[in-house]
Amino acid sequence: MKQDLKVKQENTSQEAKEYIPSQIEIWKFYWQFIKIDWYILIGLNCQWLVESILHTRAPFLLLSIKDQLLNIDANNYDSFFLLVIEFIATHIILQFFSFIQVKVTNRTSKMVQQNIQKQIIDHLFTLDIHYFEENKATSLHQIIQEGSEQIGKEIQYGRIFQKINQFIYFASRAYFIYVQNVKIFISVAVVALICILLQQYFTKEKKKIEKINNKICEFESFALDEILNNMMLIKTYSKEEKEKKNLEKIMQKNRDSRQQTQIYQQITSIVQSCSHEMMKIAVICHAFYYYLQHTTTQNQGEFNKQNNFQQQILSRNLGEIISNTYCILFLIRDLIQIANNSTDDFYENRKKHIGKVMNLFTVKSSIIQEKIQKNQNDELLEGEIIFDNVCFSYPARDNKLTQDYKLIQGQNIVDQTQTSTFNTNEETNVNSFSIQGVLNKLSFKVNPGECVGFVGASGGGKSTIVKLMERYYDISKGAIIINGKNIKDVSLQSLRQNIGLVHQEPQFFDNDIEYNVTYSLEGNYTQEQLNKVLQISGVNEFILDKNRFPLGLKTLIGNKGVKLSTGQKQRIAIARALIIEPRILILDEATSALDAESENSFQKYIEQIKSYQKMTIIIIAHRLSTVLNCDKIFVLQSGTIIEQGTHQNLLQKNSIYSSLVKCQLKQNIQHQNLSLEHKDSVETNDSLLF
Ligand SMILES: Nc1ncnc2c1ncn2[C@@H]1O[C@H](COP(=O)(O)OP(=O)(O)OP(=O)(O)O)[C@@H](O)[C@H]1O
Repeated sequence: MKQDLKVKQENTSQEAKEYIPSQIEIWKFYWQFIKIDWYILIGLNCQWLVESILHTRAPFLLLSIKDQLLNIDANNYDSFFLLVIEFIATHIILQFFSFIQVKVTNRTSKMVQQNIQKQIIDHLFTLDIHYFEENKATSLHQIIQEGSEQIGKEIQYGRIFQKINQFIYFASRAYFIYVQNVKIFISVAVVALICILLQQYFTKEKKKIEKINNKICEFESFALDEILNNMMLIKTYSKEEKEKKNLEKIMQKNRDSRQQTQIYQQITSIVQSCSHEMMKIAVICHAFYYYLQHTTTQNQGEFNKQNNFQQQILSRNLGEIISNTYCILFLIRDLIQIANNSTDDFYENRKKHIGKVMNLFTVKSSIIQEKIQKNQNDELLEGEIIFDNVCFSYPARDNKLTQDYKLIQGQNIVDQTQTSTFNTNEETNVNSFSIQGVLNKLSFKVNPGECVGFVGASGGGKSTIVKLMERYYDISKGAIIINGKNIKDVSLQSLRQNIGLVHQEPQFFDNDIEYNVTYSLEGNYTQEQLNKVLQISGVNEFILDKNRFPLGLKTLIGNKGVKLSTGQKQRIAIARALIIEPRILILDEATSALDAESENSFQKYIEQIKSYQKMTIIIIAHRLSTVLNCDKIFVLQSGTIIEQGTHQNLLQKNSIYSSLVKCQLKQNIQHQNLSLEHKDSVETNDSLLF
């Protein structure tokens, strides 16, 4: 295991470093992105500043009081009382400040955290859909939770000012000891320096192990995420044991690495506590030395004024010197950190979390909307669609975690970086590469009110067309024109509000059917409107079944609509798309389960949808029977249209489409156990396609 860890350690050192922003970068980021309540911040820092000045003065004040007390007479009563009053006032103010600090920081800490969380979430909503496709929900969740908490704390405790105040405090204590006795100061400082260097060494070692530990923790949450999301798949293939073993392997590594970290942690804490004690011993040794010297000189009859003075000081202030010695330790630690330009462990961890949030804020939507005027937002589209020489490639991300995870599982991995051309995308801070031309000079036209179908082999780019129409991505060349306008000149809201999109695997909220159908209208709909779409989409057919849906529309559908069949889900998704009265309706494999349920009724169904209102309908389907009656059918291959026309026209051409039809027919025949004689009747008997 040790060897394993060593290998991993080497791997880690080769990896790109985790982003740890500098303090200046953090402050720049706050200034640009985070709305901070500067009044609270300035108020708190002023308070800290006053507090540290008072703390600095306090030991000297006490010393003056002691001195006065030893030499008190009628002449200095007034100044003695003034000093006492100042001393009491200082401590009352300090107590009051600490009370206020606890109250204010606790209250505002939560407020700041919530405010930052809101800003992170607001930013997430501005990002493109593919960002969410590429990032795991759990890691985003972690950024929101931990990131906001750490930024909240960082802002709340005003790190820089707090550090300055701390520095003043430690320096004042060190100066206090220096004034009392230079030799004690030097010996304590030497002990502190040795201890700090030892501590630094062990902390460095601990950090190395912690780095590996963090990586393994990441794998652990990655693995858990994968397992929880694919539980059905794992159970289907009875791979519970395999996954358990994988997880156990990662957990074991995690445990080992944690143990190592703990050992280093223990050593550093031992060194730390020893250093306190050693410094105290140094002070006591000095005191003893002066005491001995004083007695010797007295015995010799030579009164040494200097030593007597030091002995007096020591006897009066020994307690305070001892209690303040550890300040020298912190002072030296801070000085070393400043010299090394490093931070303490705890703060580095905080910076990592802040760095993740900063990275998130550098990710910007690639959908540029600058040109759009406000008055164009309400413009309605008519439903004419033109794709003019459209070229497009997907930007893909670096899957470093997946590759490392495969390594830890002991699988062979192909280095994707070698098969693709990498370039550093400064804007998103990730390495990205482009998959070669998904759509290549794609051109087609759909007239308003037409119903068109897209067919073709898997991976031909059918769904990509839909994503581009919705502007989930922007095209690299050419233009997409809807109703005479380039979609880049139409607001996203207006564009998406006029397109009803039904995916093959629609998403649902864990709520009731009515909420999911009327989601986009936020309660602004009439019962009549709702009933109409429920009837057209066929939702009525199943919700009226009181045995299975006793609460009708108010029936809860469960997590991701788990309580519904695929066909039922598709019907609800169609109702949801229709209720916004779109100018364009896109059914992306959205009726596959529906077809199967009600075989020949599909065309009737489309007519029903058309009767709802005039709209352009785009049907993407593998099942050719679905597009049979379309006004136009486009056959797509490798991102270009290779054939277009009506079903009959295309069959007559006797090319790709007709071979697709024949192929599907053959499958259907095999599936239905029909005799091969039926094969020749393709052109006359279209019903076989169903
Ligand atoms: N998010 C993505 N990132 C990278 N590549 C993608 C992404 N989505 C699709 N692709 C690639 O783009 C190509 C076209 O995919 P698309 O989903 O448009 O095909 P399709 O014709 O709809 O396929 P199917 O009929 O199987 O649904 C495929 O080669 C696919 O690998």
